[in-house]
Amino acid sequence: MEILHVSAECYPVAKVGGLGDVVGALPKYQQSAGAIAKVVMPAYNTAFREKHSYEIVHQGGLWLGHDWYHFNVWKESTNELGFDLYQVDIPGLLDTPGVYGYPNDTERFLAFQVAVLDWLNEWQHQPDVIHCHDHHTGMIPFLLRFGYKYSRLKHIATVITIHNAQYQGQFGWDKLYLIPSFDLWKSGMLDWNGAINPLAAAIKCAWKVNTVSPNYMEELFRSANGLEGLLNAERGKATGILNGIDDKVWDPATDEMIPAKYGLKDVTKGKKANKEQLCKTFELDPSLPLFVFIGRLVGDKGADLLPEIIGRSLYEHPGELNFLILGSGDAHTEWRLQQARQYAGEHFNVFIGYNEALSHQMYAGADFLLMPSRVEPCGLNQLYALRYGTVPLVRVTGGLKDTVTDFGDPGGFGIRFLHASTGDVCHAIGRALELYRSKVKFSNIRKTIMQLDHSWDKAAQSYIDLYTSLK
Ligand SMILES: Nc1ncnc2c1ncn2[C@@H]1O[C@H](COP(=O)(O)OP(=O)(O)O[C@H]2O[C@H](CO)[C@@H](O)[C@H](O)[C@H]2O)[C@@H](O)[C@H]1O
Repeated sequence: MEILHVSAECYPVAKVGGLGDVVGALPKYQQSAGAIAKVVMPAYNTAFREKHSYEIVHQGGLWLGHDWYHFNVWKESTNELGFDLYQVDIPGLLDTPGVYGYPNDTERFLAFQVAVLDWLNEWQHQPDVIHCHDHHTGMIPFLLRFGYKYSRLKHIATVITIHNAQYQGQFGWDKLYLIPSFDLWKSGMLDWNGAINPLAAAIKCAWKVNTVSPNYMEELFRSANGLEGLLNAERGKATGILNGIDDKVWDPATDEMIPAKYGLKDVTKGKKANKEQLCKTFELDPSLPLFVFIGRLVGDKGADLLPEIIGRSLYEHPGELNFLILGSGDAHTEWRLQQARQYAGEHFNVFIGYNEALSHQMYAGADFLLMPSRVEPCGLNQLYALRYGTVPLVRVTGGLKDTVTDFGDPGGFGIRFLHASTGDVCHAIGRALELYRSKVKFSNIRKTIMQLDHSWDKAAQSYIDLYTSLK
C-alpha cells in the first residue's frame, strides 16, 4: 500500500507546531509497518532547503485566476528522513522564509494543492491513498471528486486528518475564480456558512475523516467552531486516532540537544544536571521546582492566563517555585509576559520566539509542564514531557484527557484540572508542590511516566487499518 501525505509542515523541513511533528514521524513508522509512505509539502525558503540537494521530478505551470505560475516538484536526494520527500517550488508564492501568516496564504495554499494534483495527474505512478492534513490541503478531496481535470485520479482514496478544527481556511466566494474548473452544480460541497471553507469541503468529500484523539472527536460533535452539524452529518466516516511521538527524536538517552543525557536509572541525576544548566542560562534558582510552558502564545493554549498564574502562584508560594516560558504568538500576551519579569524576575523568565533546541532542554530540565489549554486536539507537549520524566499539569480536554491521568487516582501519574482559569491552574500548582515535597512518590511517578509507551507504532497501524477499510 502506498500513501502520499500532503501537508504544509513536516519536521525537520519546516515546523510551526504539532502538525510538523506528526507529518515528520508518522510516514517513518508507516514504512516500518510495511507500507510505502511519502510526503509532499511546499518548498519554503528554509535552512533545510539550503543544506540539502534535490532532483527535479516534474515541471509544470498553473493558472491562479489570471496569474500564471511556473512550478517544480523536487525530490530530496538523500532520503535522510526515512521516506521520500517531495517539495513543490512555486517561485513568488511558496518561497517564503515562514510557513504561514502571509496576506496571500489562501492563494499560496490553493496553488500548492493545484500543483500537487497537476503533478499526480501526469505521473504514471499513483498512490493508493492521499492523506491530507488540515485545511491547507482540504481542497484536494473536493477537486479529486469534482475537478474536470482530475478525473483520472478519482479512484484514489482520500483521508483528511483534522489537527485543529479551530482553523478552517475560509475565504469569500469572490475568489471562486482561483479554483480550477469543476462541476458547478457541486458548489454546495465547498460552502459552509456562506463562504468557501476548505476544511468543511474536505469533511464532506474525503473518504474518511479523522482527528488526533478519540476524545477530541467526541468534543467536535458538540463544538467544532461551527462545523459540529457537519461532523454529525458525516459521523459515519469520522474517527479519532491518538497521535504518537517519534521516540527516536524524543529520547532523553540519546537527545543531542540536551546538555546531560539520561535514562530511567539516572533520571534524578540527569534531570538535575539539565535543570542546573537551564537555570543558569535563565538566571533561576535550580534548588526550586521548575514549571515550564512551551507553545504558541494563543488563547486556545490558555497562554493569556500565564501572567496571572505566575503572579498569583508566586504570591501564594513565595520563594517556592520558578517558571520558564518558551513561545511566541499573541503580541499582547508576549508583552504582558515580558512585563511580568519586573515583578517576578527572580523566579520567572521567558524566551519569546521559536527555539527547537531550547524546547528539548526545557522538557529535560523541568519538573512540571503546564498545559492550561482551552482546546487541545491531541497535544504532543505532554507526551514529550512524560518521556522526559516531567510531570504534566493539564486541563481535561481533547487529547489531554486521553493521555494524562491524575496522581490522586489509583495508578495515576499527572495532575488534572477542570477549567482554563487562574484559580484551577493555581490549585493544580499547589498540588504539584505537595507532590514535589513527597520525594519518594515524585521519584516513582517520574519513573512510571518515562516508561509509558506513546510511540507511533500503534497509531501508524491504526492509520493503515483505516486505509485498508477503504479498499
Ligand atoms: N516556541 C517554540 N519553540 C520550540 N518549539 C515549540 C514552540 N512552540 C511550540 N513548539 C513545539 O511545537 C509542538 C507543539 O505541538 P502541539 O501538538 O502541542 O500543538 P499544536 O497546537 O501546534 O498542534 C496541533 O496539532 C497537533 C498534532 O496533531 C495536536 O497534537 C495539537 O493538539 C494541535 O493543536 C511541540 O513539538 C512543541 O515543543
